[in-house]
Amino acid sequence: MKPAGPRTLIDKIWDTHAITGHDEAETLLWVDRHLLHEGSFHAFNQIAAREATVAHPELTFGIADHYVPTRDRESPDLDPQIRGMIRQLDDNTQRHGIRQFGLGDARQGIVHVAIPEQGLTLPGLVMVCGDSHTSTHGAFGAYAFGIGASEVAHVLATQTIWQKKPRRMRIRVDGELGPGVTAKDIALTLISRIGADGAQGHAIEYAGSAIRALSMEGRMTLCNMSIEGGGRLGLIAPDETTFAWLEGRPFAPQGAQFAAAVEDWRGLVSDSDAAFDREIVIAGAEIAPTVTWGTSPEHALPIGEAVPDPDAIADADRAASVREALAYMGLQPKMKLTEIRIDQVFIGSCTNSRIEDLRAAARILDGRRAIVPGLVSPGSANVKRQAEQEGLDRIFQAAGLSWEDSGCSMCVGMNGDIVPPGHRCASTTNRNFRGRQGPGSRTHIMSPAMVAAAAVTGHLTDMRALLPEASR
Ligand SMILES: CC(C)[C@H](C(=O)O)[C@@H](O)C(=O)O
Ligand code: SF4
Repeated sequence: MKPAGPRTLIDKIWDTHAITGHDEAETLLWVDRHLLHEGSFHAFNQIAAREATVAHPELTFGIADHYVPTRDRESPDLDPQIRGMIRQLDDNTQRHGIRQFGLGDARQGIVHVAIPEQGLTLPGLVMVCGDSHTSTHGAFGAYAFGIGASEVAHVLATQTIWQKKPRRMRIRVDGELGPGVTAKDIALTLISRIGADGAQGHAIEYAGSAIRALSMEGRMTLCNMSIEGGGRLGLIAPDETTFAWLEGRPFAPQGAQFAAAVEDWRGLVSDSDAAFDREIVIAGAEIAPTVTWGTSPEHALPIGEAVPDPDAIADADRAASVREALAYMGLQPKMKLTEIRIDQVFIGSCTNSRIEDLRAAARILDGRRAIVPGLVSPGSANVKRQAEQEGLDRIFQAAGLSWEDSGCSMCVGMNGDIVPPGHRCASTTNRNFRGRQGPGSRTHIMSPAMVAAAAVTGHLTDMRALLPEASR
């Protein structure tokens, strides 16, 4: 049913997937793609207990990422618990005839990196996964969001999901980004302004010339972090950049079908007079390379600034929370961000482990040595192969960083890759919560080039100072 009046892209996708229900209450939506990782075992247990079957195994895709080892994958000494998590996904997908990109598969990788690579993420689809960062797929103009374990069971059994319609927020980033400023910096700047719950209850559409100018990799980074600003999801209307990226991907429509699909996809834009519940505008030129200093992604500042001083904050609750964050992070009020020394670095995660991310880090590391240890985990087996063809692995290794296999790895530490207690890590990930990278770990999040710059200096550093003069 197509309601009258101008509609946003969010409404358009919603309307074509609504089966029954009311916008004011809950609506049953059709799900075009359901993605599973190792955490899906709860849901499989639930459907087994009800003797239910998987309604549409052909629309369901499994991939092992959260627990997979980044080194010695075939080792017989693999932690039995980790092996068990991976085997469970193998068994559950096999039993139900679900396609899986498992540990040894050439297409394996972090679900939000490897699934788009296969052309499974397409404009206009509704996509779900039992993982909050499913918003990443919104980069292609898909309506993609994370769901909980019992919802995973519901989708397995019915290929549908009940949803309350989110409010619509548009975030426009206009103008040009400065040298070295990336999608990660847009995301951190935005979250620092609206707060970690600023977009709560909203689906976000990113628009504006700075967003249009982003590559697909950059768009994925930005949509990925919509969740850290409290959004339900984030998406970007598909355009020529999207179509060019998708053409020829294994699961994308091929040949004449692709051309026909592109014609349809061109209609996936918000009508020019469509109303949003909230609108935010940021000037691209205002955004600087940004880092987090605290224990929430909203604790982010441009690299040229200093750690906040809780004594200077009037609001008592906010002052107390800043004080606690600084205590956990082991930082002094008012110290310059560039004075923060780090113990190690991590380049990886569904936020920033794509080929463009690795190129940006390698560009800074080329010909230099890291003075702290670090791990580079490419986002997928495909990214790893491409990076090796380009010689990026040699740059990372020559700089002293270890180059390993793909998975969630040190983003969350479930596979055993952790930051030791009290250690400080400059990381390309999306969450700097207490203990996120291991009990007692301290995380500073930033772009891949900023992590590379921190690796070579041993402290948080403005990467622009390390760029070749011509590109500054
Ligand atoms: C383990 C998984 C369910 C979780 C998520 O939902 O995001 C993880 O990917 C994370 O990033 O914290
Ligand atoms: S890489 Fe990190 S953020 Fe992404 S899905 Fe894995 S654990 Fe979650």
